[in-house]
Order: sequence, then structure tokens, then C-alpha cells
Amino acid sequence: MFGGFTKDLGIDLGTANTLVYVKGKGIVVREPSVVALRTDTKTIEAVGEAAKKMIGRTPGNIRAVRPMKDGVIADFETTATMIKYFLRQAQKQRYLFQRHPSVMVCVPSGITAVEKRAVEDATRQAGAREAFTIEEPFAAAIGADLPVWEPTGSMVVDIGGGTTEVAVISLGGIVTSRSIRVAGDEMDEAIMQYIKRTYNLMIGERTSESLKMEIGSALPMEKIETMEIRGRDLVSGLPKTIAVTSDEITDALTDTVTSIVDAVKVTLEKCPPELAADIMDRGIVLTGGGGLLRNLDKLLARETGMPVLVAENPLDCVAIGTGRALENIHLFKLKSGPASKSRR
Ligand SMILES: Nc1ncnc2c1ncn2[C@@H]1O[C@H](COP(=O)(O)OP(=O)(O)OP(=O)(O)O)[C@@H](O)[C@H]1O
Repeated sequence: MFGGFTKDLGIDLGTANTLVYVKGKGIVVREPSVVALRTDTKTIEAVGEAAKKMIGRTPGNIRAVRPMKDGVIADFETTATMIKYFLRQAQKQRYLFQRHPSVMVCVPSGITAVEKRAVEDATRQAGAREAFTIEEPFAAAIGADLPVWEPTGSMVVDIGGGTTEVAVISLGGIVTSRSIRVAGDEMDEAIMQYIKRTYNLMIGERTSESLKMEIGSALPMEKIETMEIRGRDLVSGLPKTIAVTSDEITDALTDTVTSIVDAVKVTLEKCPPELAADIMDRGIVLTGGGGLLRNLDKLLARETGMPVLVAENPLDCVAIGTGRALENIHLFKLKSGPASKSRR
């Protein structure tokens, strides 16, 4: 599949988005982790951006699926095809690759050995010579420029689409961590349910996601914002437009945000005191798209008493860290550490 020079790749195989990082080039592919399948012929109709546009708009014989929903491989074949497509997209941009590159893929820290193996197998099936996996919060911490190899405590909270990963890292290892399947998707679902309950209006996940991104906030906003949305009235069955306020979205997100805050508190409680003191100095770092929810940093700071910062480019941290980890592969104690390897 590949011809030319060696270029190793890091893949952030996320529930919401997949990013490919090439050593020396940065992020070369950034597309939604969505595949559109034809149910009659069982063939693939579209992958990535084109497939995401089809969500909620497919005719009966096409199904748009997110093969990584909940942060794990739900469907092996579809995931392997998706990885193959993203590797080809990277190649199309005229970056020259060795026939079979080494690929590091990041996986949620809560996944089982069997699930990890499935990711490595799917990566090798997609053309990789060697497949490594790295745990997501560790990659996020590297990407956020935290001193992961030093004898000092760093804490990262990576809020993606399917999972929130909280980890305390020191000396190249994860000291304590927690992974919950509550993150951006769950926020979208909560908003959808709120609109249905309050207005008898059905909205799609894209509308709900834009409400979250445009006017969502973890704390009530000083200046209330409003957004108009369109959906289907459950009583009349007809399309209807309503205006929703930022305070309503804050309300709708209360349970989800509380679960994330609790995960952070529980991890801090399990953190050795010396490392907690380091974190107090440096602060908790938020990564992942969910870290962009407005005022989530303020709420977490208030609830934990720790300084909280949002990383620069939170959506890119995991991909950057995954790629950088490949450059420093000699620093990992493979199999026992936060990375593992398998060869074709
Ligand atoms: N400005 C924003 N405010 C709130 N949420 C946002 C914002 N921008 C992106 N998101 C959310 O971030 C999530 C995607 O984040 P990210 O790309 O880091 O996840 P992922 O890596 O694909 O998922 P996972 O880490 O679970 O595998 C989506 O749920 C998206 O709606």
C-alpha cells in the first residue's frame, strides 16, 4: 500500500474523531470516526467526513456507524477498513511512507487485553509493520507537554467523545487512573433528552452537539446566550423552531458534568500525597474536545481546590502525544508500561 521513505505514524483512534500524526509533519489527517455501510451489499459507502454528513440522513439501505463508540472496537472489520482509509488519506497528501510503517495507536486506559489486541490486529491488517498501543491519558499528557518522564506528579483529564480518562502520571508510568464512559457523546444525549422532555421536540445528535459547543457551559453564564434550533414536534409530527438558552444547556449537562468532576475527585483521593503536592503546583490539565466546554475548568477548580488549565490545542494533544511516544519508544518498558507492541 505504501511506497517510498520511512515515516512512522501515530493514530488517535477516537470515538468522535481520528487524527493521524506524522513524525516531522504534525497532524496530517483529521476526520470523524464514522463509516457509512450499505446494509444490502455489506460494502462501505463512505468513511470520515463524507460518512458523518450521512448520520441521521441515510436511506434505508445505508447505515452510518461509529465503530469506536464507547471508546472500544465494536466492529473489528469496519474498524480495520477505517484505519486503512485514514492511512491512505495520509499517503494521498504526498507524504512518503515505507511500505509498512510502524504505527502507534492510542487506546482508552480502561480497555481489556483482548480489546487492545484487536486494535493492534486491525492496525496490522491495515498495512502496519509493527503496531504499538499507548494508553490515552499518557499520550494526552505527552501531547500537553507535561513532564511525564520526571519524578514529579502530573494530572491529566482527557474528555473525548466516548470516554473521560483521568490519570496521575510520574516517572513514565500511570500511578493511578480512572476511565469512565461518560464524555462528549453523553453530553449530546443529555441535551437531546432535555429538549425532548421540555419541548416535546426531537432533535438529531448534530443539532445537540452544536448546542453544546455554541452555548453550552458547565456553570451558568454571566450573560445568557440563546440559540435557535430546529427539530420535529412529537405532537404534530411537523418541523418546528425553538430558542434555547445557555442556562438550559447548563441544566441539561449537570449530571454528566458531575460524573466527570466525581471521577477527578476519586482519582485525587487515591493519589499519593507527594504527587498531589506536585499537582497542586502545576495544576490539573484538561485535554480532549470536552475540555473545551466553557467554564468546566472553573467548575473543576472550585470543586477540587486545585488550579485547572485547558491544554493548548486540546483536540490535538492525544494525537501529538501518540506520535511523540513513537519517537521515544525506547523509553517505554513494553508490555508492562503504558504502551505495548505487536509485530506482523
Ligand atoms: N467547544 C467545544 N465544547 C464542548 N465540547 C466540544 C467542543 N469541541 C469539541 N467538543 C466535543 O469533544 C468531543 C470530541 O473530542 P475528541 O476529538 O478529543 O474525542 P475522541 O478522541 O474522538 O474521543 P475518545 O477520547 O473518547 O476516544 C466531541 O464530543 C465534541 O462534541
